[in-house]
Amino acid sequence: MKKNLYIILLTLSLVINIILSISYTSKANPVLIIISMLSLFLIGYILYKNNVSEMLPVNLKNELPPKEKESNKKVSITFRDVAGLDEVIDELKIIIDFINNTEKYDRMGAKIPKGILFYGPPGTGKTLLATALAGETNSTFISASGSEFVEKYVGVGASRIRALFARAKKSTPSIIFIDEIDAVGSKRNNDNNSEKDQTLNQLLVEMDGFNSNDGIIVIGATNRLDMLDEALLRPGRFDRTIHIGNPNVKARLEILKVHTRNKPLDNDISLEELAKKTHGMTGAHLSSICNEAAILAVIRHKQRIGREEFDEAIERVVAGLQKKNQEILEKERKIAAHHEAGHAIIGKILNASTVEKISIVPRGEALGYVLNFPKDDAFLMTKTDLKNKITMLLGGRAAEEIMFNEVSTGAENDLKEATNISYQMVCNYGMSELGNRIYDIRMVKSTDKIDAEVNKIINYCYTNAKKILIEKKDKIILIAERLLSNEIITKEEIDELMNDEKQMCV
Ligand SMILES: Nc1ncnc2c1ncn2[C@@H]1O[C@H](COP(=O)(O)OP(=O)(O)OP(=O)(O)O)[C@@H](O)[C@H]1O
Ligand SMILES: [Zn+2]
Repeated sequence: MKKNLYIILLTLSLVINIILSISYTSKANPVLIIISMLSLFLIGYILYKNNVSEMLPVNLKNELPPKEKESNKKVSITFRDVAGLDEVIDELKIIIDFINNTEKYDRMGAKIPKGILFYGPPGTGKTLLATALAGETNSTFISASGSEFVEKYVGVGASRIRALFARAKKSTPSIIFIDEIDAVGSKRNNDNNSEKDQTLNQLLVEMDGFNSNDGIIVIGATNRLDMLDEALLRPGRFDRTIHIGNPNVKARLEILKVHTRNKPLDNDISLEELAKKTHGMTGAHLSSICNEAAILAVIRHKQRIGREEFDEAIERVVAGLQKKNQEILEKERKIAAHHEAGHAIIGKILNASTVEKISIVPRGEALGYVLNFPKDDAFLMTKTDLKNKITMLLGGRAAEEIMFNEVSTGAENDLKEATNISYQMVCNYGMSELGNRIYDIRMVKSTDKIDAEVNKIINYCYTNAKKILIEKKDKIILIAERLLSNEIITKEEIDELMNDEKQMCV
């Protein structure tokens, strides 16, 4: 509250105090004394209500920083504001039911998950989703950033965590959101003494300390799941992890719809076309494109936002994003599409694994990926299984060579994995001409023979991959074209595109 008012109130109370003391000594009218005392109480009450501590310097307040304080309130954002994350939202619906009907679960002795971890690239809507979850459940939203605990509040990280949970307990149901949780939650050192480790230990203590049905849910967000201390991921802590990835073309369309909801658009604007043009961008990029376009329209005194504004806004965001020009981007997409098609076709034809999804939506360093699972939960793999697996891994590179007469760096991880499996076949499983025995690389004088066997396996598989893919060149083109337009191909579509294929044996 306004500082001036405080000064007036304090001065007033001083004046009343003086009047009171004079009244006592001069034996004045008791009514005057009572009125004066009541006014004092009133002033005290107003000061209390308006939180005097706001006038104190930050370090004197035994409270959380203003940023967290502001977010300690009910939110109006709901799932309507989150687009293109339907599968994730479906997963969260059960949590909403947990929060809204705690007794129902209590009665069955069912425990509500205490912690959920969102992981994925920046700007994909993790914070937005956590906020919407609070909005949907009418929970108090308390947010903090992991880096604040270790950078801004040196020495008091652990007590900040304690305060955070204390506040959440006071205003249940509540959602505590810790962004950049890796800043406090990365793997601990052995000495357990650093500031970060103490903060992390306190977080673990707090998470163990509340009952799962107390109406508190902790949501952590990170771009680096691999960096987190395993202790955080144990049951009873963040035992649900949900991946939030970059949006595909359909999701981008939905996000664009959300962010143009309240904006007047020219009739010739096609959001479908915009979605296609914004390959590789996140929800945060799309939201800023829509906003930039609106600002440009205002500057140009337009009644509606037009194509030029959107094109310019996209260019600005793309320019800020990467120095790559559109041509290079297009070329990379093309290579990725054919590469992934190669993996998928071989996987399907050799029945090496169940191909669930093919995608050229960038994920981390990878420009594309084929999501596949082993055929069945077999513990044992035959020599043929392993060879088929290597052939599938090499299928990406083989497709590039067939289609472009050139290979790219995109196959690095494939080659690494194929080489690993081949080494294991030779050294661990006795599956080469070196006999039914094990080789310990550290013990052998020379690895020449082993290397020669490994090369033999890889060359055999690569030749085989090329043979299959040359025969199926039309399928590579078909799948790659579909990928270039839709970015994702589902299991059903793969089956449909490959329908005339019989499984082959090698
Ligand atoms: N799926 C989405 N639907 C609608 N808007 C989105 C979506 N994803 C991101 N946005 C927009 O981008 C903004 C930033 O997203 P948000 O802060 O949630 O990303 P984040 O994943 O938490 O990023 P970071 O890892 O950088 O914290 C949101 O406020 C919203 O405007
Ligand atoms: Zn690959």
